[in-house]
Order: sequence, then C-alpha cells, then structure tokens
Amino acid sequence: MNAALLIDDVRLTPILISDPPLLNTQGVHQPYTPRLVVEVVTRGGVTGVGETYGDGTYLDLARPLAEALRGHSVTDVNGLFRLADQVCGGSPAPGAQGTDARVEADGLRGVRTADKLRLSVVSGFEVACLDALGKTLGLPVHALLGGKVRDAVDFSAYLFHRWAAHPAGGEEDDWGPALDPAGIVAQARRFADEHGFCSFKLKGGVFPPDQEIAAVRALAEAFPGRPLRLDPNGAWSVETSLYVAEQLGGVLEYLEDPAACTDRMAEIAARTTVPLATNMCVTTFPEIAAAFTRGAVQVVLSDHHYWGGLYRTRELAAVCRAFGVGLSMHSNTHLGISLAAMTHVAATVPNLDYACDSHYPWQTEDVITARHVFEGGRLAVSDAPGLGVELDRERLAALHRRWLDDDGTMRERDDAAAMRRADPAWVTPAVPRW
Ligand SMILES: O=C([O-])C(=O)C[C@H](O)[C@@H](O)C(=O)[O-]
Ligand SMILES: [Mg+2]
Repeated sequence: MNAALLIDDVRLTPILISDPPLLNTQGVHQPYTPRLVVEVVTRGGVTGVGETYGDGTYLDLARPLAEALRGHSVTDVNGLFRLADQVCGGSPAPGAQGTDARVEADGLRGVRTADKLRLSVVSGFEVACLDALGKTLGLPVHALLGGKVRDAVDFSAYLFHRWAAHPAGGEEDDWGPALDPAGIVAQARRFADEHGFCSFKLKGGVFPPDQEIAAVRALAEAFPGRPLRLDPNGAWSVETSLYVAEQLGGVLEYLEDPAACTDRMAEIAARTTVPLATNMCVTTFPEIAAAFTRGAVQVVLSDHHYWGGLYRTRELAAVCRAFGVGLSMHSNTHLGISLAAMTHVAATVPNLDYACDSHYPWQTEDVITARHVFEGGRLAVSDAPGLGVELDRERLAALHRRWLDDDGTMRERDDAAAMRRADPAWVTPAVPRW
C-alpha cells in the first residue's frame, strides 16, 4: 500500500448557494440552497474535492463517514461503500423493516430510502477520493474510469417557468420573469446565445398542461428540428400524459416522468410511441427490473449523486445498454465540482446518447476558481489531473459563513415552504395534479 494515498483528514463544509426563483410542481426554489463540499487530504499532501446535497439528513450521514475514513486509501472505493454501510446504517435483511424501508417519497427525485440517502452522501466522498487519486497519479478522473470516449460532453438548456425575483429577498438576477410561452422562448434564446445549447428541456408541472404544450410548440417553432423535452415531475394522470404525448408527438425527443410511478409509466408507454424518460421511477438498482421488464421507460436519467458515484453510474450505464434502454443525465442545483464530476463520467460512457441536464447556468456562485464555460452547448473534457478544478477557499468560506448565519430556514431545501412566502395557503399538490 502506498502510504501517500492514505487519507489523513476529511473536511466537510456545508454551504448555502444562491438559487433563482425557479418554479416546479412542488413550489419554487428557495433563495439559497444547501450543498456540502467534501475534501479528503492524503498523507502525500494532496486534497481531493467532491460535492453533494447539503440538507441536514445528508450532513448527519456524512459526519460519521468523514470520521471513519481516516487511514483508508483513496484507491479503496469499494471499501468506502462498506465503511458507509457500517457507520451510516447498513441495509436490513431482505424483507425486514429497517433503515432501508421507504421513509418518504421525495417529490422530485423518486423514492427516498436510507440506501439512496447514504449513496448520495458516499458519492461526494467517492468523487473526492478519485480527485485526490488522479491528482496524485497525474491522471484525469476519466482515465481512472477507463478513459474518455469523447472529448466534449453535450448539455441541454434547462428551461424553467420563473419569477423575476424571490418574494422574500435573496440575490437578484437579470433574467426577468418567464410565465408564458413567449417568456420560455426568450429564455431559451438567451441560453442558446450565451451557451450555444442546441437542445432544450422545459420543467413542467407548473401550469395546466395546455399552457405547457403551447410553450413546447413555441419552442419547436423558434428552434425547428432541435431536440425538446418536457418534464412535469409526475404531475399528470395517465390520461393527461397520453393527451400531452399525442399533442406533442412529432416534437418531443422524450417525455420525462409524465406520471409518478412505474405502473403508470408502463401504462402510458404501452399506449404511446413517444419515448418516456425518468429520474423518478428508476433511481435505485432495485427499481430497475420492474421498470425495464415492463417497458415502462425508454431512457433513464443517471445522476452520480443518488446512484452512488461515478463507478456506479457506469454500472447503471451497462445495465441500460443490456436492456436497450437509453441513458441521459439528471441534474439538481449544483456547483462546478459536481459539473466536473458529471462531465468526467459522461465522457466515459459510450451509450450516453442524450445531452445531459445541468442547472449550472442558473448558478451565479461557485466554489471553484475558474467557472466552467459551455461552448456550442458542450463542455470540453478536462485532461488535467483529477477533476481539473481548484477550490476557491475565500468563496467557500463566504458561502459557509452564509450557512452558519442562517437561522435554519434555508438549510433544508423545501420548495413548498418557499412557495408559501408568496402564497401562504400553498400545499404540495397531490399527484396526479392534472
Ligand atoms: O426531474 C428533474 O429533472 C428534477 O427534478 C430536476 C430538478 O430537481 C428540478 O426539478 C428542480 O430543481 O426544480
Ligand atoms: Mg426529471
């Protein structure tokens, strides 16, 4: 064992980053959202960085893992998963009620099991270990994953209905409101002009389906032939989903999570030719068999955070390939560390057939010294050692200070609570909403 690769220290820095008032079917994004920056420091003096969700549940799992990781090698990614099982609460015996029981259905990201929460935490540590290993060896992370099969990764513009500003303060931006089809087209034009994006995803489930159909039609008219996607996060019934699929049949690249569960997705898939994509009904390995064998989804949006890191994203890709299911990539609000990790793994997956989602253009703040720049809607794959990003410690400290100063309201992402600042009567809509 090379002693230089042993982990001497792990630093966890919870931060709050500003987020615009983006609307989804649950409510609206808060002015600030929590993220966790993970740093592993090796005996050889190299620091690797990772990033994951920063809500309290994740922090509670990350702290014991950080303690336990000292003395382990950054090469031992399999050992990292075993360690997390031991110190963050392991899987119960099959069939037993335990830590892996469904604790709650998270509105936007599918089931919320203890396993999935733990994997989301481990993903930040895995990325930090790979970054440290790559920096030590002088190799980019993609080389540690088997090597890149492309030099640049395509991303799609992520369009949101949105307000001009948060009702209760927060950072301001110059995007203005987008609350109708014309507003969505204007937003798409700016994304195309500033970043060169060629495909567009509209977050739906905000307005009645006919308005969102009109927005997608307006996009199709403004950007003829460009790939378009619509994602209402499971807000529709089977019949509404079929209606939308019929209305937008000639226009959509895929329809993402029109309805909320595998059963309904299977029913819709059986009655439409529009491909269905998901980052809600297939978000864990145990969910794959039922969905794939029933033909419920044609595209899975991977996400290294909740699938458990970069190696497991590649395992997911292999399963998708075996079943002839397409692969795309999901995104939540994230910073440049995660975007670098997404890009490295995306570069190594031969069957990543669709442009990846990314919230990054909405994020005006970052903790890295040089922001990523999209050119022609693509990110060049870095060949620098590790992830190819460097922490901006001043920014990290400032965003951590914001987290420390927060009275607790922003430390948990809660889109329904944020919506209540504008509409005190708001409750998370029951599904199906339409
Ligand atoms: O289904 C999706 O693509 C997402 O849930 C992505 C994001 O979470 C998005 O919906 C959001 O943050 O409002
Ligand atoms: Mg989605």
